Amino acid sequence: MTVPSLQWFLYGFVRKEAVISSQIEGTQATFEDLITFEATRQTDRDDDVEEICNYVAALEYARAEVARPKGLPICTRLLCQIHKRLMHGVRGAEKQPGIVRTSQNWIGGSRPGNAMFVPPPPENVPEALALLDRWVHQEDGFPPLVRAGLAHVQFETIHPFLDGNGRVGRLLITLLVEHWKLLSAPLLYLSLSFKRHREEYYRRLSAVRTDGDFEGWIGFFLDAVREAADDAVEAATRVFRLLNDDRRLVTSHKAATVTSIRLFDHLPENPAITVAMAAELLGATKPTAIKAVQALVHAGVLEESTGKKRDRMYRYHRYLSLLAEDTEVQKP
Ligand SMILES: Nc1ncnc2c1ncn2[C@@H]1O[C@H](COP(=O)(O)OP(=O)(O)OP(=O)(O)O)[C@@H](O)[C@H]1O
Repeated sequence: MTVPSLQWFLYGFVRKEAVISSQIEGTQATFEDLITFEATRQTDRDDDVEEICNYVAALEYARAEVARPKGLPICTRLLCQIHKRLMHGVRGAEKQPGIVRTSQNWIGGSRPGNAMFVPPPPENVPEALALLDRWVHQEDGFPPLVRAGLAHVQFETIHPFLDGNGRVGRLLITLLVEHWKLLSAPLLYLSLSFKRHREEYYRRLSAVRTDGDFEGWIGFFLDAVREAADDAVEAATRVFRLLNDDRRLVTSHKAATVTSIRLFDHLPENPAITVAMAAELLGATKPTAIKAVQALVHAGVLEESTGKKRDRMYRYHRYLSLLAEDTEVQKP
């Protein structure tokens, strides 16, 4: 039996979270778009895919920073660095990447007068963030999960950036859950639950401010955590079963070679590959890589997806369909 690697799950879960968190506010790119772009650096949805790649990069940066002995702790400066990476490039350029806002923003509506929520004026934001920083690093007797929920609602209420506050605030939950040692890796993807219950998500955030309904928000947040935890266990079980079954298929196939089995073991983190990528992953020549890819095609694991003679791309389609569940874009 194959020993499951944490990296396999991290690969899929982090990307799934990135796709769904970005979709909450309307990014149209899908899991497939992201994987295709990562393999080929080509996409016809430039801005949307870039946003999702930025999310993955921002999370990786922040985790590394928090883990580094001299790195930034979870604080406003780190959140600004996360924001800078999230807004990198195309769409975010005019949204003051990495900078706490100096003008008024609002949510919903076309102006503050008809908005659903008008966050605090810019002159109050630095102090509100400093208080949040201090609160994160002091004990208050609440369980860490409740504290993660409180941090999120407080961050969303401050709404310190011109855009991207939803994504930064959801990344903050992921970082706190790891920082407070509830999980050893970001394996809890709350965005799916927030996406499924988006209206209630927004309503509960609002009710904290309008009615002081912290209990209602925390109840909703903890239900989302339970839903996400159940989803994660089920998804991990299915991913593991599939990889295990397919590895057996590959090793017992008549076309199997040691190299093709080694290539299979790279697929969980490289589910869409070209021959050039396979050669690099294997540290082998192109003919050897072609043979390994062909063996996986014959075993029914990889499928050529371009129909082209050159620059062909091969996908581990069963695995990709599993990871892509719930990441479809809902048509308006
Ligand atoms: N009524 C509300 N009160 C406080 N926060 C809210 C409210 N409604 C929504 N939010 C939060 O604001 C986020 C949207 O803010 P913003 O557009 O700055 O972030 P974003 O990251 O660009 O959106 P995002 O969620 O757009 O991808 C929502 O995702 C949610 O977290």
